[in-house]
Amino acid sequence: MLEVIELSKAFGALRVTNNVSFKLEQGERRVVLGPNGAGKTTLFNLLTGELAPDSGKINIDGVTVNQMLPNERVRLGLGRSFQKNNLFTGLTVGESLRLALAIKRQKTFSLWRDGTRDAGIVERAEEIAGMVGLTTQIDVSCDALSYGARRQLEVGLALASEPKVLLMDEPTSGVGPDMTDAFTAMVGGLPRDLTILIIEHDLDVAFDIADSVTVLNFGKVVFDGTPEAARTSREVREIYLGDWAGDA
Ligand SMILES: Nc1ncnc2c1ncn2[C@@H]1O[C@H](COP(=O)(O)OP(=O)(O)OP(=O)(O)O)[C@@H](O)[C@H]1O
Repeated sequence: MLEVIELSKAFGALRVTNNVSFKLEQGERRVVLGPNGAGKTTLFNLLTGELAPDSGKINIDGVTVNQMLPNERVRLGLGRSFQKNNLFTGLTVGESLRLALAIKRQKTFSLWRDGTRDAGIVERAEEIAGMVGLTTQIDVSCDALSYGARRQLEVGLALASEPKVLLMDEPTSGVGPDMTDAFTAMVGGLPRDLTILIIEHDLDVAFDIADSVTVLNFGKVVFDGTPEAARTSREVREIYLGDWAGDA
C-alpha cells in the first residue's frame, strides 16, 4: 500500500534521510521511531510531498508519487493529520468534518444545494466523530476545543479525506499521559483495513499501536521488525537507553 524505496535527502552536507526503505501492507500499522534529530519529520515531509527527495522512490498503492504535489497525493489516498492551525475557525466539530467530506466528494461548489447537508455526508461525519472520540463534542466550536480534542479532530479531518494510508506526525506530542492513553485507544478503534504510518518518539505509544516498527537514527534505518523484537533489540536499547531504564 505504501512503499518507500532507498529514499535519501541531504541538507547541505547533512544526510537527513539515508537510504531509507520500508513497506506497509494494507491494514498494517507501522510506527517510525527515533530520537530527536533522527530525521522523522523530514521523512514525513518527503512522504507528503512538502520536500523532494534527492533519490529513491515513494509508491502509494503501486503508483510512484515522487513528482506529485501534496494535494495530488491526498487525492490518491495519502491522508495526513492536519496541523492545528488548519482547523476551521468558527465552525463546530460536525461542520468541520462535513465540510472536509464535502470538499473530498467535491460537493461544496454545487450551485444547487449545500453539499454539507447531504445525508451521506452527515452520517459519515457522525461516524468519524465517533471514531476519534468526539461524539459528545460534535456541536462544539473548534475554537473552544481543548488541545487534546483539537488533535483528535485533526485525525478526524484526515479520515474525512477517505485515505488509504493515514500518516500522523507525532500525534501525542504536547499532550499529557491521559490523552496519550486516549489516543492509543482511539487508534486501536480505527478500521482495521486502514493502513497507518505514525511518526513517534514515545516507545510506549509505539509498542501499543504498532504491528511493525522502523527505528531511525541519524537518518538511517537501524531496526525494522515487530514491536516485540524492537523491545529486545540491542540497537534500539542503546538509542533509547534513557527511555528504557525504567522498564529494564
Ligand atoms: N530545512 C532544513 N535545513 C537544514 N537542516 C535541516 C532542515 N530540516 C531539518 N534539518 C536537520 O535535519 C536533522 C533531522 O531533522 P528532523 O526534524 O527530520 O528530525 P526529527 O527526527 O523529526 O527530530 P524531532 O523529533 O526533534 O522533531 C536535524 O539535524 C535538523 O537540524
